[in-house]
Amino acid sequence: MIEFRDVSKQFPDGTTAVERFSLILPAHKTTVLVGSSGSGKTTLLRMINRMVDPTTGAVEIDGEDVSRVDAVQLRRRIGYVLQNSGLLPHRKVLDNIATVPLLSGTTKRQARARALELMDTVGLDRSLADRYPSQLSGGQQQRVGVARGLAVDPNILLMDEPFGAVDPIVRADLQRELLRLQRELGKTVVFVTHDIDEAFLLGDQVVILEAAARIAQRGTPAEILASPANDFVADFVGTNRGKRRLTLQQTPGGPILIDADGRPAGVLAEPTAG
Ligand SMILES: Nc1ncnc2c1ncn2[C@@H]1O[C@H](COP(=O)(O)OP(=O)(O)OP(=O)(O)O)[C@@H](O)[C@H]1O
Repeated sequence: MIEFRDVSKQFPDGTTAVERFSLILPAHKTTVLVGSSGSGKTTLLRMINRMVDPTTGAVEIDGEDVSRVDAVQLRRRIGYVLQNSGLLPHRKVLDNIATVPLLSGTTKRQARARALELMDTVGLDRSLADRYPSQLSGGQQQRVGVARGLAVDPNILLMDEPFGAVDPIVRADLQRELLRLQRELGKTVVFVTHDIDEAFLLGDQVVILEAAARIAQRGTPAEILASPANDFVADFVGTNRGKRRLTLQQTPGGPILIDADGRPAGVLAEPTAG
């Protein structure tokens, strides 16, 4: 479990990126932080692995204040996946995936064997192992990014707009893969996006943020869709604009809400604890 306790962040130039933010992110679930540009999503994410330290308040992982943990050690045990995959351009796919385990002392042989397994896990053909990132499609690069995030077998996976830079069809593919992966792996995932459809599709818990990371609403996709807390949320999820005439469709994974354009608008899940 990750907990934000009354966290604020003011940058040296005076920008207040986060103001008195408190939230519990349950273990083995996906929490999606969604909000418009500049609402503080990335800042929140980076406070979990200490790439940003709060000005006041604390972030705890399983009850331990992360400020008391060595930042490098912490980052090596938390997976981090970025929009542009953040791959090292002069290293082959396999070596990109194996980078962090190697830094953490795993033998080269073990790290490479594990990297190949991870390629299977994220749906990448092993024949791509010796390519360089520039020789892959955008979607393949993102899969390498996800494999790399999983390479240290982290309990926590931070994902910052990981599918933001790929076209809608590839994006839908990657989203489906992440849902499958998450069913298998059960990581504690923190996912940042500005796309409410993506948030509803992937999130067990969805947190809609206004400026300075003020929580407009927090709940399951079904809870938020059923009763938006205010006009801001209603606008954000599109219920105000008649954009979403929702219908329920049964799928093998459970019922899914489908909007007027046939896009998945949410899943019906058990309410989250806390
Ligand atoms: N290092 C920094 N110094 C000063 N201000 C910063 C710094 N990093 C972020 N900010 C500001 O803090 C606010 C929140 O930024 P953040 O990147 O967390 O937002 P975001 O919701 O992730 O936005 P986006 O969706 O555009 O990535 C913004 O106003 C941003 O300009």
